[in-house]
Amino acid sequence: MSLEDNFDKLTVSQRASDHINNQLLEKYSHKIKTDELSFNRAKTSKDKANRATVENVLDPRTMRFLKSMVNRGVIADLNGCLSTGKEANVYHAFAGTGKAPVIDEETGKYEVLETDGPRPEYAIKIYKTSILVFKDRERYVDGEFRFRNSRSQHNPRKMIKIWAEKEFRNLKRIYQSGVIPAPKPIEVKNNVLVMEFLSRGNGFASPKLKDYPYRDRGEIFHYYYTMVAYMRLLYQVCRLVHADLSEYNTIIHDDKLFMIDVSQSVEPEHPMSLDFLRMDIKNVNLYFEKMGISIFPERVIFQFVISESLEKFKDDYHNVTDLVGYIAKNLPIKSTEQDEAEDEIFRSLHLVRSLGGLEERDFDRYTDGKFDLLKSLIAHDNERNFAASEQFEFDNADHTSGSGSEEFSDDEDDSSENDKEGNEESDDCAYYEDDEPKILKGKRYEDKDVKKLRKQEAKDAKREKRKTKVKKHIKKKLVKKTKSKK
Ligand SMILES: Nc1ncnc2c1ncn2[C@@H]1O[C@H](COP(=O)(O)OP(=O)(O)OP(=O)(O)O)[C@@H](O)[C@H]1O
Ligand SMILES: [Mg+2]
Repeated sequence: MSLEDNFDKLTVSQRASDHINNQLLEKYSHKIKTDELSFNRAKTSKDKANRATVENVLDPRTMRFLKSMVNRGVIADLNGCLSTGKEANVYHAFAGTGKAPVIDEETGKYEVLETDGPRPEYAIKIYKTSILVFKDRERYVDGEFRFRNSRSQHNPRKMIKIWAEKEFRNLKRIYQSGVIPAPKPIEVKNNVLVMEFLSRGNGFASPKLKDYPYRDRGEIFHYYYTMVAYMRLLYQVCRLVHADLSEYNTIIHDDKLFMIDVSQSVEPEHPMSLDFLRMDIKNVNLYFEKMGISIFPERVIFQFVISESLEKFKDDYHNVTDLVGYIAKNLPIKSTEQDEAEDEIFRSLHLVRSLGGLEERDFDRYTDGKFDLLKSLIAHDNERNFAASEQFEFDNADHTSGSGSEEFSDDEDDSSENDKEGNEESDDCAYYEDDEPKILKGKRYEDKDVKKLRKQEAKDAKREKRKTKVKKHIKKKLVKKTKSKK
């Protein structure tokens, strides 16, 4: 029986129920409201807290992490469940006072010290620990070289811990960039992520884009253009592709579009980043098309996002208002059958970042003239890191073959040793220093472990690619052949 099945069969035997973890559950369960968030509901009875355990969210280990956050005064108490998702539940909580609560000796219950003034509200995202296999997350996990060869692949708890940390890091990077609104990350501890709660008052969450009551059509256009501009800012400034961008993972708060749920977000160096970007663009277009407005061709948005510079753009590349103005004026609306046909082709592209990313089979098809390297998608200055191969005949002559000279610089000088496997009980947690968000200027300011991780991933990605790399002399022969054909 595989480890996963064993893991699933684990039960807490009666004897174990005297275990400290379960005593904790008893002690703190009165503070854990797990049903729908409402402030006028009677206190949650114990069996509801136990049901949460059954949902594999507030298991004893998670309780221990919550307890340590309460004891450090990070959070006061969980007030109820905001959302139950496939992989995680999100709860509402009030911030603690930064000091340990007073614990009443007799009852063992704790009372959080009152603070003057309103207490910040937090959203606590707790990843379920019973997910044995990341179902549709495989492609993020495989491409995320942190999982590939570390033991965590067979240890769901470690995978979930890394996944929650990844969401924390991505959220911190977006928040620090200052160019895209995102909830402020507070702390992550194992499978528990604490962030700012986006509230529309009385503890109710601000609406997701899908539930947002638009005032008029103009506002729908505004949020569509804003979403396209944010995809570009996420790629160019935060160096991330969301990879699950949709009307479910964006929140309208204080008349701004906030990005959430960035656990699966990847860097442009990720082998599938361009496919994920294409998927995001498709999902966003689908939603706004349903909202009845005219949309841009997917390939146009794709080029707008990945091009480093924009023709005729004279304003601030970091300013969403300038970008929205540019989008409204310069991006052509999708209007003809031809546009749809070209988008269809674009969806079938086998996107590679450079010639080095092409595989043996691509070169076979190339020699048989089955496809060409599409230059029209490559923004002039983007040529060096993007080439799209297309499995379609081309008749118009303006498609020229990619420059054959692209070399994969795979001698990435990376001295970082492999990820140290944190031990399971490690108490480490990451939290957000309360300094002012600063604009990231490239890789100079990223934190060192992200840098280490990025280099490791890039190195592993290149090692992977090298396996299918075409020898230089074959490439030279092919390029010579195409030159002689012209
Ligand atoms: N910081 C926040 N402030 C307010 N509401 C939030 C916050 N974070 C998450 N939510 C609410 O919780 C829901 C689920 O959050 P999120 O998408 O991050 O988790 P998830 O596991 O991906 O859930 P799902 O599987 O449903 O997408 C969001 O759609 C949103 O309504
Ligand atoms: Mg989500």
